[in-house]
Amino acid sequence: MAGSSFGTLVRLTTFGESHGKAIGGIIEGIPAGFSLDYNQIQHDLDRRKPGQSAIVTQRKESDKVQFLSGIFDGKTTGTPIGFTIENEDQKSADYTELQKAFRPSHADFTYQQKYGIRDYRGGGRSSARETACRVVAGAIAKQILAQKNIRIDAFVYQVGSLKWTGEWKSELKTISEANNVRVPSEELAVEMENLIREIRKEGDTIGGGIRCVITGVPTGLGEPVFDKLHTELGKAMLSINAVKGFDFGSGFDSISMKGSEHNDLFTTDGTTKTNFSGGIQGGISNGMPIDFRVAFKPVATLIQEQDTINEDFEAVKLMGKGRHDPCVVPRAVPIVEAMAALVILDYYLMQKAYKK
Ligand SMILES: Cc1cc2nc3c(=O)[nH]c(=O)nc-3n(C[C@H](O)[C@H](O)[C@H](O)COP(=O)(O)O)c2cc1C
Repeated sequence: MAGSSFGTLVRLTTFGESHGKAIGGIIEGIPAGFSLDYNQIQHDLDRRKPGQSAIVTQRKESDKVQFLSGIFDGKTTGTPIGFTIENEDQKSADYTELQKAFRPSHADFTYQQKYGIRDYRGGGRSSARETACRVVAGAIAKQILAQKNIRIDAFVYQVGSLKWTGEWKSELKTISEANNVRVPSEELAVEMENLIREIRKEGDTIGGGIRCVITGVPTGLGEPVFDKLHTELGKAMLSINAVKGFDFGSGFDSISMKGSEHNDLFTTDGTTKTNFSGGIQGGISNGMPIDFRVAFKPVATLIQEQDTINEDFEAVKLMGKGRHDPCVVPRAVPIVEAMAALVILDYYLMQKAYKK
């Protein structure tokens, strides 16, 4: 099992390594006849790409996608959509020390144990460069969902201990997308950016949180037992590099609540007065906004000397090199949206189990 595919009806397979010739993917199951807006796809790639601001990795990639199949006269044909994105700015020499030594908390050790060989340049297949392919597929899914009035908004709500606790409204997206951090508060954007800059100066990294709100989802999406809607969303989110946690609705906060506080009481139009369920009950969408959070760890590559081991399990020192993200959440926002879009489109196409 190569483990490179995701989804049921809408299926994404990706290939490529950080410092190989190109990355790319094949998207299957996209219905025929949808007109695609290429600028929108590039816009999402630009939101993810390295070098976009002073607080992300300074690798310079234009991330231009080239479609090879599945689109004719600007419309999807229902056949597999193949695409590639070239790798343009490789600095393989930055990674020579990683041929033998393992970065603590990266994937170097586990890949070596599993395969006995690894492309150590920039993390190879374990690099988050692969997520550009998810953004391409997700941007297509998002466009199809937008035509069904389903909207997906992700934003940063936490960096280190700095936290945004406001009430989300889609109009806040103009604020979150106008600052380098992608947080819906101009004041917090400055504080968070300063914190990330300080952390970078120390050669260190810091964790962060992303919240995602999906509106316009009809009732009835999701399978009742194993393939619950939140199960698949959780899998999608936990498959993103550096993700350490997923919760939806009240999530882990529900532990300290009473049922009388937590129950979402119905109104007579079938909506609920509160949304502690996060838009999903019994694994099936209830028509309220789907609302979840994703926790990202402080990434592993530090520009500091660390104790580690080499392939012979000898203790060695390793000094991190290369261009790295001091905090991944600003770049991960479009990745979260992309993975959410793929799941929702997949379940949308499976739809309700009865026709009204
Ligand atoms: C957008 C994004 C950018 C990332 N950039 C880096 C980076 O510059 N350096 C690094 O060590 N890890 C980075 N990571 C995380 C690694 O890809 C990830 O930690 C590694 O593959 C090991 O997987 P795990 O952390 O999920 O266990 C990034 C992750 C994301 C989502």
